[in-house]
Amino acid sequence: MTACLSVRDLSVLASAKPILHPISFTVSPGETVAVTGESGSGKSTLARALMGLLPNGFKTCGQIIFEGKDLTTLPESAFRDLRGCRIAMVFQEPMTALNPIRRIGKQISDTLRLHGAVPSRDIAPHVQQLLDRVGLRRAGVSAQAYPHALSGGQRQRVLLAMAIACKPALLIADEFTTALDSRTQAEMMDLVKELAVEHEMGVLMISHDLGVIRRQAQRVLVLQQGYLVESNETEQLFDAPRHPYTRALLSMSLHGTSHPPLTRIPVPTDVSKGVQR
Ligand SMILES: Nc1ncnc2c1ncn2[C@@H]1O[C@H](COP(=O)(O)OP(=O)(O)OP(=O)(O)O)[C@@H](O)[C@H]1O
Repeated sequence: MTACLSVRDLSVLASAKPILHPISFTVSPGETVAVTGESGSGKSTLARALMGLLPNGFKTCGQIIFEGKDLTTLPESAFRDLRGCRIAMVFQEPMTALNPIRRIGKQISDTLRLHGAVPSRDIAPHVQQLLDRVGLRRAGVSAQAYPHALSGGQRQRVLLAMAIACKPALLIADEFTTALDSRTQAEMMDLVKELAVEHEMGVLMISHDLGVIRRQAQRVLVLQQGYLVESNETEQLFDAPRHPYTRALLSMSLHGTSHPPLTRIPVPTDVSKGVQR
């Protein structure tokens, strides 16, 4: 199957400091690939590079091939057309992404209008379909509701409705369910999984939570201080982790502590190209 995203030897520098060392991986349509690693390992930097949202002073090398284009060379105006439309992103904190004084139906229709996703006359029914698809209508939430009247899980569903409004080929979910209770988290994950298959959408899921990753992802990328130290099918990675850092992360997740401590695991100096799929 043709990959919807192909990252080739991507590295990121902040001024002269390497933040991400060359990393290569692909995401296929309908596939969920997880990115994990400790705080500061470069997960969000990777997500921001893919979205073209790196801070000023950051530089990328390598290629990000998406729908036949190399995003590292795309002008900002063309990136703006892709972002929120062909590549969507959902975050942990919905209130930073939602406008608190605008009804949720309006915010979803703004997204549809901005990207010209459906003809104007179809926008209102489309909003209803989206609210239905993410389970909000069933929960009695109408398009007229304001974000503050919703629970955390319901706000995440609004974000998801906005993210899938234009049927993106790639969804980047950065710690999307971290703040939710475990039942709501499981419901959201099931929904994202269903939508990925339904829309043949690749999902790049950034998470610290190995339980969530095991349940959700088909493949896992492990980052250690900006290096991709392991990339494997999820079951293989959990059953037979190859890298000491992956083993330490799994041990920490199981026992709440790491043996040996993560900081004592040497950072690879020989991984120059990242781990290929
Ligand atoms: N604006 C910046 N300028 C310089 N360095 C930065 C900047 N933003 C992040 N970094 C550095 O980049 C590295 C990776 O950070 P990043 O936020 O990508 O990690 P992360 O794995 O997403 O962490 P977390 O799980 O805490 O969000 C860290 O060493 C961080 O200090």
